[in-house]
Amino acid sequence: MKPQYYNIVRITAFILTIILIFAQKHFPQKTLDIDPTNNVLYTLYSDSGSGGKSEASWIDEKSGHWKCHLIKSEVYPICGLSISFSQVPYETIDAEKYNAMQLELEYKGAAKKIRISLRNYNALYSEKNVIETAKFHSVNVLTTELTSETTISMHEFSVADWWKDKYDIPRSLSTPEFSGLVSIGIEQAVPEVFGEHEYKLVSMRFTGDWLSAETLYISIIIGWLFILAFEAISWLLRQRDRSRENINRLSALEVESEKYKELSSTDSLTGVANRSGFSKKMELISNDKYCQLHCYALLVLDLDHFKHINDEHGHFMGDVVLKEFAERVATIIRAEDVFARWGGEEFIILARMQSQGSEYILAEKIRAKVEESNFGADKSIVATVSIGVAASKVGDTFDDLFKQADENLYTAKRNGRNQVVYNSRPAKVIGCPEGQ
Ligand SMILES: Nc1nc2c(ncn2[C@@H]2O[C@H](COP(=O)(O)OP(=O)(O)OP(=O)(O)O)[C@@H](O)[C@H]2O)c(=O)[nH]1
Repeated sequence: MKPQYYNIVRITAFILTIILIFAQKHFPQKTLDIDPTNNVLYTLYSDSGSGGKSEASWIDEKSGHWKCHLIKSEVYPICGLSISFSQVPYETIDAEKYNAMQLELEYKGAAKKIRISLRNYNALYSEKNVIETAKFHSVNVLTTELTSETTISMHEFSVADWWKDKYDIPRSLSTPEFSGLVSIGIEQAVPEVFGEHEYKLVSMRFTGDWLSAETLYISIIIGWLFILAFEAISWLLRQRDRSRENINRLSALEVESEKYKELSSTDSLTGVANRSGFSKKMELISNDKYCQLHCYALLVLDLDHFKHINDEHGHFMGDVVLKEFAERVATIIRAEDVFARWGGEEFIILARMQSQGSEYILAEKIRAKVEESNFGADKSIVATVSIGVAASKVGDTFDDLFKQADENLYTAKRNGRNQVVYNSRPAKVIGCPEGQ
């Protein structure tokens, strides 16, 4: 992704974060209605089954309207409504994902408090289908609070001590639990008020957030981490690509610069070294600790009457002769010899001396090769070369050597051209390894 889009992504994510945080309270809630149309069974109960005198009866079962007549007797007085989700075997509902119960209960009577109870089945402490063994949670609601819909948080329900004592429940299983609700009870809370009590369960529903605040904040944090990680990885990849590009550019520049170096050292017409190329090779020779200048002889070569060739055959054909001449010479010299165009129709060769007089033999070979056959595509141009040779001795500089070879060249020209003039100085090869 292009870096300019990061700000758009960040601003969008920031606005989204703010909207989510403020809108969270207004998100639609998930609900579970507890009413007879929703597979729910209403059952009235009283102590009459255990020998008591209290009575529970429907005023209108369909509308959840009933009355309890609580009468004092030998047994503990009870009377109320039990809501279950099936006949035996009991089915359970998972109310863990809800965080409140909304209750609309109408009450007429003298009681001050109504108890809402939730029974939770768990095989760890409950017997299957024995509803009394299911964990008993309850909350008391003042009858004065029942004027309209009452919201009871699930946190308000606590596990009854009598139930824990009765079944010797360990602490680890004593906390509220709603994942297996098996029944809901509505009855009068203690202290009991004897007499007539009338109830109407208008509505009961569990409500919960589709997305809890906790889940929302964790999602927002994960989202931001994802965005930042994505940006960091993209940045790293971009840096890597940039450094690769720079390396490629650098090596292309190096290749280019090598090419220009080569071009600046080469004579464009003949392809052999020019003066600058010759100087570079001379440097290498000067730095060679085994074989420096005293191992070499210098040949200065000059094509004879080149002006006539130009005049007679044209400048273009003169160029052809120069090229062919350079090619012929290149076939004769050794790889370690340095061959360069010194200017115009003048060339020089710095040749490794193989033995005393080997430089003369080389010069003579070149002279003969030039004389041997004519130049040009139709071999119509006759050319010869004069060569002045100077063999170096220890202590000679290049200028000494050049001066001597140039003088010999001048002698060769003066003596009629097409010849090699070799100085009379004895050339002694000192310190040059044999055959190098
Ligand atoms: N075609 C061509 N001619 C060149 C080039 N460089 C120099 N020349 C010509 O080479 C000729 C050299 O002439 P001179 O210096 O008088 O020497 P020469 O005619 O060879 O006579 P000698 O050297 O005395 O034998 C000149 O006419 C230059 O114009 C080149 O690159 N191409």
